[in-house]
Amino acid sequence: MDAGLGLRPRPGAAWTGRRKPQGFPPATVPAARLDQNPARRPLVLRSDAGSRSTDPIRGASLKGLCCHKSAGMMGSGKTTVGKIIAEVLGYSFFDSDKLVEQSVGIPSVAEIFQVHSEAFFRDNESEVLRDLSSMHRLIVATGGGAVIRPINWSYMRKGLTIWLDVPLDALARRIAAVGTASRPLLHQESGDPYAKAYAKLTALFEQRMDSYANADARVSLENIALKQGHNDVNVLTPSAIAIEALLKMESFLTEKAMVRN
Ligand SMILES: Nc1ncnc2c1ncn2[C@@H]1O[C@H](COP(=O)(O)OP(=O)(O)OP(=O)(O)O)[C@@H](O)[C@H]1O
Ligand SMILES: O=C(O)C1=C[C@@H](O)[C@@H](O)[C@H](O)C1
Ligand SMILES: [Mg+2]
Repeated sequence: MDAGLGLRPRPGAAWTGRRKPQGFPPATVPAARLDQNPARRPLVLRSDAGSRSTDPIRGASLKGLCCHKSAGMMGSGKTTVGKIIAEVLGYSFFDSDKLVEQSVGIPSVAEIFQVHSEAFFRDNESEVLRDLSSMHRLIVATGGGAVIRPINWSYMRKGLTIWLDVPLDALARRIAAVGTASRPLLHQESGDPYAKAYAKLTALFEQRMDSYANADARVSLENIALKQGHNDVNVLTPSAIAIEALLKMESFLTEKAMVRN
């Protein structure tokens, strides 16, 4: 990691990759798009015990963070939460699914799967991740299946990786609320959107859980709910999840620094 990087306002990430798809890098997240939850306000974070923790914007402990990749199942909130983290840190945000769409010139992942194949999509996803891996000060929401290719880990490891761990029931509810059409791996069978999303997500998670567990830090929605004194992961706001992710990033970097010293 680049130890010289601080958390000053975003100067914009520089493109150093081989290819430059149209519109890349995309516009960064519009300012002030955080949700209205009060959790957005406390940039001076406090632990459960109420003791003061490091301010993620000005705090020294996150210095050295160059980029962060959020991994997790489809619908886990990588894009939603990733944008918030980028805004808080003043980093650029990239969504690898969007970059593949731009680079292939096809407007949706579902269409890429249909016109070409999953393998074609995965090859392009790896290229995008490789290109992003040479950039600094950015947050990347990876595609949900990026973890399955070992080569992608060599790119993702250039930064800090976070696994957004969301119970399958909550994932299936979120996806059912918007339909499965945009998620080709969940759209193959007929039936009610919740049932087919839940069944397929269960099978995918079985195959992938060991890969997700390779992440540097795990953000468990069940644990956040417990910290808040309940067990309903469905009421957790993206901001609350982003704050937990920032705390996990901070802990990871602090532990790493302690090991080094
Ligand atoms: N904390 C949350 N509570 C409720 N709904 C959420 C939360 N976070 C995200 N969502 C919703 O869940 C859906 C999936 O979120 P998002 O697109 O961010 O997931 P993703 O991990 O990027 O998925 P994919 O891998 O398919 O790209 C969206 O409709 C989003 O609005
Ligand atoms: O989990 C997956 O395999 C996928 C997740 C999405 O982000 C897209 O990358 C695509 O729909 C495949
Ligand atoms: Mg996404």
